[in-house]
Amino acid sequence: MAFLSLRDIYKSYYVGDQTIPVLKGISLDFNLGEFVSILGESGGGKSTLMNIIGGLDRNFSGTVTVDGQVLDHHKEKQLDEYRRATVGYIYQSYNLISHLTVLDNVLVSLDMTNLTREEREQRARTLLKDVGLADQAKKYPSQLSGGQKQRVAIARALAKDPAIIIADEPTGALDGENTKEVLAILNQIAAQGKLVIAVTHSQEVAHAGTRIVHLADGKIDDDQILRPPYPVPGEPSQIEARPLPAWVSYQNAFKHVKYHFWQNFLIVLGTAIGLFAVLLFGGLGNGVKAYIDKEINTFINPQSVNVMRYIPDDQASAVQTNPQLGSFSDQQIQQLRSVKHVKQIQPGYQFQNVQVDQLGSKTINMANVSNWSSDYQKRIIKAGTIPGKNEIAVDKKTVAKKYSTKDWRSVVGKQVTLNWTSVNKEGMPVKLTKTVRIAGVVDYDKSALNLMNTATMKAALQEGQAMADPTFVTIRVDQREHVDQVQKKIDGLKNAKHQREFTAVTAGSILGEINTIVDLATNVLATIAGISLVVSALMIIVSMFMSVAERTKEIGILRALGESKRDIRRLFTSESLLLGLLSAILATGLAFGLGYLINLALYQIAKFDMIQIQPANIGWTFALALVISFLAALLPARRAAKLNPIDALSAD
Ligand SMILES: Nc1ncnc2c1ncn2[C@@H]1O[C@H](COP(=O)(O)OP(=O)(O)OP(=O)(O)O)[C@@H](O)[C@H]1O
Repeated sequence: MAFLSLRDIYKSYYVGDQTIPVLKGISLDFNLGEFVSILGESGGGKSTLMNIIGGLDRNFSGTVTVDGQVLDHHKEKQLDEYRRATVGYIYQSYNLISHLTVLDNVLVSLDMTNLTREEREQRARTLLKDVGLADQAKKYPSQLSGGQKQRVAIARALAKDPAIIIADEPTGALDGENTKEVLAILNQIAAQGKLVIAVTHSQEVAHAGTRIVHLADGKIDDDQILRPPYPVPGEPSQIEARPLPAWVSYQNAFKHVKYHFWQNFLIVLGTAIGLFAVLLFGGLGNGVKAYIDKEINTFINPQSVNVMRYIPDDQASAVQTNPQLGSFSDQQIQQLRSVKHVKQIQPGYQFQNVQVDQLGSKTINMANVSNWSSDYQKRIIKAGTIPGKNEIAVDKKTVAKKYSTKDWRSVVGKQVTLNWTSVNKEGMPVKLTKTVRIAGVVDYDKSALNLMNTATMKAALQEGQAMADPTFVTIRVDQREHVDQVQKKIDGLKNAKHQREFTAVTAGSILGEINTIVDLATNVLATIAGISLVVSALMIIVSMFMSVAERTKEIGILRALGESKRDIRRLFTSESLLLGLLSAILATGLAFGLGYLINLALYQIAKFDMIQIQPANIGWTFALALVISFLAALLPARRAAKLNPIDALSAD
């Protein structure tokens, strides 16, 4: 039984509503060891017949039987496998892949075999040596002569040791010398027990083989045996075909990106700018939030809660005549003390417009004096100590430096008399006076601040018959996590008449509000960055579509070599993902670089790193880049995979 047999092959092309019959009932048998030339007039259907034999064409009627098995040309997978394992192609126009080296062009085919990596490379080098190209392995196709290119194509066709070699006008583009060499190689191949089928117009080629089949008007009109076929060695091929492993697609994608470096660099740069903006704005959001957090926590202990009396809007003016509405009774302080998680409670006092006597010759005025509380961090005391009984810590700028610009520390230890006005329980003004010792100097950075011992302030009010109930209290909560809970609890406390009593304010509540604004601003910026990301995505889509258009021929070659639709899809998807990945890396580098410079510049002003890019930002950027590039590749990759391999091969 013949190795390859064709029975009743009919094939027509359809252009518009016109049917063009090309093959009109072809039945042929071929055997291993034959070198068959197919002759016939131009347009007679020779290439069409080769595409059917080679497993590229699926739209015909009739049967093709290979090695006793009928080839089901309706099953794409079976045809992929057939091309991969059994057929090697040699074309008139060589059809090498331009961005791969000579060695890689041969390896493309070998990657679909069960050989090990070393064996594949070894075999590729041996094949190149056999066709006289041992020293050209690192060159690209554009650096070779026509004859050399055809020999690379022969090496590639032989790589998988296929049983059938199809050569479509293999010497059509070669001069006399190269033609002779290629014919000698084809004869050698047949002599190794392969079936060589060559399409040709040349009598020289035809007579180099063992048999000539002539095609006319879609039928065989002559079948001439010139010589007996070569004897077939008994040993079957040791090389087995396998589907293309995914990593080869990734590697090929990388090689293509590398070969067209500058073109791809521009795409990567364009995409990276969008990602970079997202990353930088995200980092800025983090930085600003951290800065505000730090600024607020410098002055206010995050574990403290400030409580004031709750005064409904309609009673705001009543506080003037009845100051007790805005102050805390002992009972109310007790009520607050009993709230769960409250660790410490400190009443708050404030004297306003305090006149300082006996401090040098100048008249010094303090805008306000507050009581020292756990609210303040110890580090605001720049000289001396925290004020104790009958002591005060004075503001550095508005008091100590007025006393002595240079030697402001010498104010510590001085005795001063304070004079101010307060109100009694009826809201009437009372003049007050108190002599105290200056225990320390306060530098609060943002505003003037004089601090006095709480008990001393209360005593001063009581001595002068003024109202001595505190107007606010500061609560220290046991743990930071309980601050919100305590705040809510206090806000919900009611008096006997079921009226709300207190309003609690925490550093967290101030922070929360500011952070909401910062978040909003960050989101607005991120939206702007998002728009540039859309542009980036479009850029990848357009470049992938262009890539598919540019590489149509390559797609045809890869399909002819046995790559499946899925392999082609994977090639383009992995290339797009690679571009996405490189964009994310570049964007991260740019964001860190520019972020560093911005931080350097802003550090002079804010003493803080305003751009804080965190691992989560980077994680999101990479995820975004990969999702975008994957989505961008979907359509172009699908289109590439759907291309008819015959049309793709005939692309210019
Ligand atoms: N995709 C197609 N759509 C329509 N007609 C086609 C298509 N491909 C080939 N044909 C037509 O089918 C006929 C046979 O083409 P084919 O390429 O098989 O001929 P050939 O014998 O190989 O020609 P040549 O020797 O010039 O290469 C031609 O008339 C051609 O115009």
